[in-house]
Amino acid sequence: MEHKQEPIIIGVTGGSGSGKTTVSSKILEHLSGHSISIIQQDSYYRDQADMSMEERINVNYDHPLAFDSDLLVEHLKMLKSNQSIDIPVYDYSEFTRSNKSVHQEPRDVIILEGVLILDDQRVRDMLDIKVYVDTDDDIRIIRRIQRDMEQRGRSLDSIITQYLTTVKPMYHQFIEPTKRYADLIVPEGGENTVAIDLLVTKVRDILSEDGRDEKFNG
Ligand SMILES: Nc1ncnc2c1ncn2[C@@H]1O[C@H](COP(=O)(O)OP(=O)(O)O)[C@@H](O)[C@H]1O
Ligand SMILES: Nc1ccn([C@@H]2O[C@H](COP(=O)(O)O)[C@@H](O)[C@H]2O)c(=O)n1
Repeated sequence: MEHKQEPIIIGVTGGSGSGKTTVSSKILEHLSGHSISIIQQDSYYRDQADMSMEERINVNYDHPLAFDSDLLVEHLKMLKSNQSIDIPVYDYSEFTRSNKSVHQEPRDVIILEGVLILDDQRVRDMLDIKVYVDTDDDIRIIRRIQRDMEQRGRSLDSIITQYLTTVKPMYHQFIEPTKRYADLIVPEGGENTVAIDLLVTKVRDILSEDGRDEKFNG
């Protein structure tokens, strides 16, 4: 009987606006044709449907407790044992989970992307390759202002207040210290073609050693 191998799980972390999504998308692009998907830690923000909007707005979204890490761990375990999962869909404008979910079939390669994925040892221990995208604070806040105003319907005042009260202090307390767990630190994010090529080559090598290099049609 065919024994299905565990997926390779790549963790991509770094501060908000560092380029995690861009790096993850570039890896996915280079490995298209293989069985690969991206999962975002943001999908695992806690359900806050029972809270008022004012309470939701005031939550510290950069603290490890903002995430339903138990659910993320359970889902990673399921993917590792080649079971499909239903990923919650997070609604930034409502500051809570929507009532939708996205079905995810098992894959040979999973990219897990998010600000705090290296903070939880249970998650860390399930990652085969750990990547930290390292981008200066000033660049990250500029990108965040642009993104949050254009895509998340936030005002400049609210972005600045949130940055000074939670995003920046939590980055220094919880996110930046996880850099020490990384196998690879990537300056310049998605523009760092050497780092992306190294990563893609490593993943291709593992897939090839396992005999999983055939093209994916699903
Ligand atoms: N190297 C880069 N140069 C210029 N803009 C970039 C670069 N990397 C990312 N961006 C832009 O910055 C914003 C945040 O990048 P993103 O990859 O979404 O970061 P993160 O997922 O870490 O929050 C996006 O609008 C993206 O297009
Ligand atoms: N309701 C929410 C939930 C999260 N955030 C912020 O998102 C950031 C993480 O996403 P990135 O793509 O920027 O890495 C995190 O810093 C939270 O502050 C939010 O603003 N509102």
